[in-house]
Formats: sequence, structure tokens, C-alpha cells
Amino acid sequence: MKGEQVNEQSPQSVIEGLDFWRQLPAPQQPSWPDKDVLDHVLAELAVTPPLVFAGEADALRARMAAASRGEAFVLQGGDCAETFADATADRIRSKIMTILQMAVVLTYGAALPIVKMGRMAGQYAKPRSSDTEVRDGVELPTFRGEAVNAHAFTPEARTPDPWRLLQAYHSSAATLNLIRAFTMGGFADLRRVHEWNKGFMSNPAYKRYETIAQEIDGAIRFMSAAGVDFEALKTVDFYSSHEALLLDYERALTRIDSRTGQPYNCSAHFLWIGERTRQLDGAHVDLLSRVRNPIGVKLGPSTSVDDALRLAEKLNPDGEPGRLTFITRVGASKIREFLPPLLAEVTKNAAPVTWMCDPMHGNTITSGSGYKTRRFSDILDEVRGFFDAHDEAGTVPGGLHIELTGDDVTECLGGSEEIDDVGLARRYETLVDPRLNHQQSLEMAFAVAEMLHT
Ligand SMILES: O=C[C@H](O)[C@H](O)COP(=O)(O)O
Ligand SMILES: C=C(OP(=O)(O)O)C(=O)O
Ligand SMILES: [Mn+2]
Repeated sequence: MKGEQVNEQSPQSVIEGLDFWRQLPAPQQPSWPDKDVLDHVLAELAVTPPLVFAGEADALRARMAAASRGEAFVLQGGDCAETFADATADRIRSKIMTILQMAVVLTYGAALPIVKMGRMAGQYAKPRSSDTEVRDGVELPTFRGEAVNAHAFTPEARTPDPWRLLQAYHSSAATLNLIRAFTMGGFADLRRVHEWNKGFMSNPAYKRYETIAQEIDGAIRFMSAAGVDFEALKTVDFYSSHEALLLDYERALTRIDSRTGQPYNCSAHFLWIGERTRQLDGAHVDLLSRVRNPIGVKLGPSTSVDDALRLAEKLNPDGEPGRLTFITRVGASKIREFLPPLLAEVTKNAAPVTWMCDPMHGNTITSGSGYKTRRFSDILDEVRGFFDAHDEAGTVPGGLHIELTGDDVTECLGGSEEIDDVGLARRYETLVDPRLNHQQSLEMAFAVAEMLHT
């Protein structure tokens, strides 16, 4: 079949192969009402400048390979669903601050460099459990992320609009521009990030992390006294990522690298395939099998060992280090049974993968008051189960994938500030899944640092 063979292809058949997914089942795609408008928008997108440079994706692949060997640890975090309205300087800054602050704590806990990656600058499309939502007897299409439709519960808002794809591109570009400015322009200075962490620790609610906070402070003082060049620690590498869900968009942003002649998805450095779209013979796996970026696949509780092995074979046939990350997301109650056989068999039969833990998506519950939420304690428990399983298997826990925001929202239950069911109503803002707020995110970093440090 045309375009089926991935390796050893002529440049023309490589390009043709990038459209092979169109012949395959593609779940979770919007029902665009006007195909002509869609085609017009896709043609515009196809000639936009790439958002990332292929060489940056290569650099990230090398960092992910380091994480697979235990020489680095990945922190990937951001909103479940970014919104256009929140692509403001303040909101982007506080998300970056949160991730940088967590990274400093984790650097100390893991005694490893932290690979920093945002679910940012492109996380505008959502897979959903149901195609429609019913409120008071009215049924409308479900909200699928702002690249597709709007959240308001009206027929107009919920009708997919292809122009939103272009808006998602521009919003991603603006976000990435600011991320690059913040992380390269002095804002990320280690001493400054450390001062922010001291501000967090001044809250008595976090007293239990005092020992580790003092140790970090001591380490920074030591570095200073020893004459470490803090100027070199003023900038950080920060990578973008999102779920590669909308295949028309992802295809339009897939470009041939002028250096190598190879295809790269230039919408983000790292793309992942979601739990609902990881079918081995499906369109999502096919398209991502053909680009050179480092990629991830979410693995939920129904994943068999065979599924994982076949995904590894299809997505990383050359066994390239750092190419493939498995992001497990099974829930605190299942992780200790789920992970050991998977780790054993993948380690024995597949090329090395980077293992990450998403402790969010397997722990979603509905609170008594009706909010979609997660318990901080369940989230931490899944992370603990992830580390324990790797410890026992002798494999490497490569990183964490977290839904978080830099704002003071109230979407997840618990944490030392003890957000309870009533408290959720105070500031519940997410359009899809509940996020750790700024404080809960930092608390999580301290708790994980303790796990890693002992
Ligand atoms: O973010 C992940 C999924 O899109 C989300 O959990 C789906 O949620 P739903 O079950 O409310 O559709
Ligand atoms: C859709 C998501 O996750 P999953 O595919 O693991 O359900 C997500 O990361 O927001
Ligand atoms: Mn989510």
C-alpha cells in the first residue's frame, strides 16, 4: 500500500507517507461543518513558520534519552486545556514560575538535572469520553478544546469552527515567544527561583518540608561560597509539548527539515498520543511514527503488555534512545499491580523507553458537590507506587507529567492547605480536568523530593 513503508524511502515517498493516516481510523476528530473553510485554514497553516526548530527537537530527544538512563529527570506540566484568554503575560509567567520552582526542588531531591517541559503553547485540543453533553434536557456537542469549539453551552459556541485552528497556532506562537523570553532573558535565574521558593516556605502550612527546604538553601549557599558561576544558571532550556490529537493541524505543522530531509512535527518539541487514540493501526500512531520528534504515549489501565510491545516496535523501530516515552496513568489503586509486569516485559523485549508517570488521569473522581476533581493524596500515592515499582524492577523512573497551573485555583482536593469539597467552589476555573494549583504543585515537588532523597 502506498506510503506504508517507513524506512529506506525516497524523499517523495516520505512526504506521501505523511498522509497515509488519512486512510486509517482517526478517533476523536471534530465534525467540522464546512469542509471548504477547513481546507482554506489548513492551506494557510501549511505555509506558516514552524513553531519549533527541528534541531531543538533533536536536543530534547537526547535529554529524554538521558532520562531513560537515569541521568536526568523530566518534569512536564501545564493545563489540561489551555485557553486563548489565558495566554496572557501574567498567566504564562506564573505557570513558568511554578514549573521552574518545582524543578529546583526536584533537582535537589533527585540530584539530577531536570528536563523542563510545558503542556504549553499548543495544548488546545481535547479528547472526550462523550460526543455530546446534556444540560437540563438540552444536548449539544461536547467541548473539545479551544482549537475546535468554545466552552459556553450554546449551539453556536459548541459548533466546531476551523478558524480556531489558526487562532490556536497564533496563540501557541505568542506563548512560545514569551516562554523563550522568560527562560532565556534572566527571569529563570536560579537564585531568583530559590527566593520564590523561600516565599512559599514562609507559609506555616508547609512546615513539614522545612528540613528539605533548609538543605536546599544550604546547597545554594555552598555553591555561592564555592564560587559557582551563577551567571551560567540564568537561562534554562524549556520545551513545549501537547497531545497530538487534531491530525489535520498536526499534519499541516509537519515539515521537512532542511538539514536532514526528515519530517518533524514543528508544532511542539514533544508530542504525545492520548490514551483514547493509541490504537496500533490507527491514524494517530501512524502519523507520529513518521516524524522524528521525541514522542510519548499515554498508557491507561487497559493496556496489555502486548499493546506496549507493539507500540514500541511501531513507534521506535530503530530502538533510538529518547525517541519513545511511555506515560503511565492508571490510578493510585492500580499502579502497584499494573506496572511491574509491564516494566519487566518491556525491559526484556523492547528497545529502551523513557518511563514517566501521569498521576492525574487515573485518579479523577466526582466530588460530593459534583465537581470533577482529584485528591492530592491519591496523586502522591500514584507517584510513590511508580517509584516503588521501578525500584523493585531495577528500571528507571524518568519523570512526571502533571496537570497544573500557576494560579490560586481550587480544583484538586487536599494538600496542606486542605481544599475540601466546599472549597472547590471558591475558584474552580478549568474547562476540562482539575489542575494542581501553584501551592499544591510546589508541595508536590517537595513531597516527591523527599521520596527521591530518602
Ligand atoms: O484531559 C483528558 C481528557 O480529555 C478528559 O479527562 C476527558 O474528560 P471527560 O471524561 O470529561 O470527557
Ligand atoms: C487527555 C489526556 O490524558 P489521557 O489521554 O491520559 O486521558 C490529557 O493528558 O489531558
Ligand atoms: Mn486532562
